[in-house]
Amino acid sequence: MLPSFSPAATAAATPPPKPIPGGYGAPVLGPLRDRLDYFWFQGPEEFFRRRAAQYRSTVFRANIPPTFPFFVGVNPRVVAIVDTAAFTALFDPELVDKRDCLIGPYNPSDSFTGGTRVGVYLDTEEPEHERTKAFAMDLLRRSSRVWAPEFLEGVDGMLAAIESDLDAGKGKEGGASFLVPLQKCIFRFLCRAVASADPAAEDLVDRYGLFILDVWLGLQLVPTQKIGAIPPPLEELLLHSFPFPSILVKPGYDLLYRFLEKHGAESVGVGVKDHGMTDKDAINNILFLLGFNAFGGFSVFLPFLILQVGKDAALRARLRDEVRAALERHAGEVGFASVRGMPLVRSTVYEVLRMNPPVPLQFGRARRDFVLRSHGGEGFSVAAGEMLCGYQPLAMRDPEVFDRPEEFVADRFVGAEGEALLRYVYWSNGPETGEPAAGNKQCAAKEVVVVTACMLVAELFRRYDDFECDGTAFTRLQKRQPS
Ligand code: HEM
Repeated sequence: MLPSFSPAATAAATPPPKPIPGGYGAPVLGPLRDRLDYFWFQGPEEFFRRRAAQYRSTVFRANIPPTFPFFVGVNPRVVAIVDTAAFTALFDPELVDKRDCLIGPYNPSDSFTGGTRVGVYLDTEEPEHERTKAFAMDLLRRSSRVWAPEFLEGVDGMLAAIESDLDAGKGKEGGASFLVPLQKCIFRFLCRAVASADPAAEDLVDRYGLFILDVWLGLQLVPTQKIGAIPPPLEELLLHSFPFPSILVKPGYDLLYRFLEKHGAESVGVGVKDHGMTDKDAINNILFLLGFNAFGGFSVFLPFLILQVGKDAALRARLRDEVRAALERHAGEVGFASVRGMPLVRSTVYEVLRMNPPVPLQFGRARRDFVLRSHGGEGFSVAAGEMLCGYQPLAMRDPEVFDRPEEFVADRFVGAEGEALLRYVYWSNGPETGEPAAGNKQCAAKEVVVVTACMLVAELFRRYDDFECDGTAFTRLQKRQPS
């Protein structure tokens, strides 16, 4: 089903705009109630679902945490968006200002990034945005020659570690956890491919680098995330009530900074010589790209992919057949070229990104008054300065666009009709049919993220006839038998 919809903002189209339903409640109490609903009583998905149902609208007002008491100057009021049509406003640089709102109204201090306001926090109207985006895209272009071999070498190490854990009976019925081996793989391959710096050159970085990044990410993100590892009252008190200081992770950040300065000199030089950056800004931008965008993104996304494939035996059989047939045409080699001939693998990857968008929330501040258009031309008046907050997990299950929206349909994006749906897949902060550019805020690595995920699936089926997962552990890896 492919309805046509107007862009999120149209000049003088169709019905007159309506006021946005919902509200912010009384000062202090309203934000506090929404915060408790979001983290404790409902959880993020239910929080958006209930309000959309209550107001019978996919655009509504709500408060987004963190708030009260120690997030001084953080305005929690947002216009929430949970449909694919209105969501497109967030991708339009003429409508929204993306300055300092990567994770919402709360903006972690730039002391987490060595004092540099890195590219992802910059708006397209800031000249530095063009510079840092071009730098990121340049690094990606340069890495394309080594990306696939480095990734596959990392996967090889990861699977060897998991196989040996399984053989040793570690975890017994629980199987062998893939979380740490996967993060090791991601960390090493990204350092080598993106920053041309090999962690093996520094023992401390090689051993602890990924854990430093986990802590660094955690301290920035925890105030905005539901964790669920400790009782909710404690979580509210200890994790969601105040920003964490960067000093807690400064020694680790400095270690990674010095590592890049010394071993990633080639990539730093690209920033300095070709893009006119200072050494410091180039290094802080590489660290953010590598640690937040890439390491953070893959650490969330690839487990979802493994889990989804690992729990569906019928899908695995179809994927294995497709992978093996495509590899036969490419001398058995997994790489950028061979995964191009695997439409079901690619569609499965897109479907995982649709069902579990790794970055669930997108934010942008209205540059001017405009009419936000939803499906059927329904319009809402947005005032300059208001914060838009798109919740992807619901927008990506928009029944106006996707048949059986709540179901995982692995071949949803196969064939001409399936591919036409890609313009509604927004995981990269833009439609899957869009192109990242200096003038927009779409993920610089949009294409290579999908290809990397396809390579992971292909490599699993190149090596194994079958495998199974339980939670975040492999419980069975059945080695390929000669056919
Ligand atoms: C699964 C992995 C990834 C996911 C889910 C992801 C997702 C995203 C999203 C949602 C944004 C937009 C954030 C916003 O402004 O609201 C973004 C921006 C960006 N991503 Fe990715 N990303 C991933 C991997 C990568 C990798 C591997 C790189 C590069 C090595 C990268 C580089 C960037 C850059 C440079 C931006 C900023 C774009 C700009 O400021 O215009 N990302 N990414």
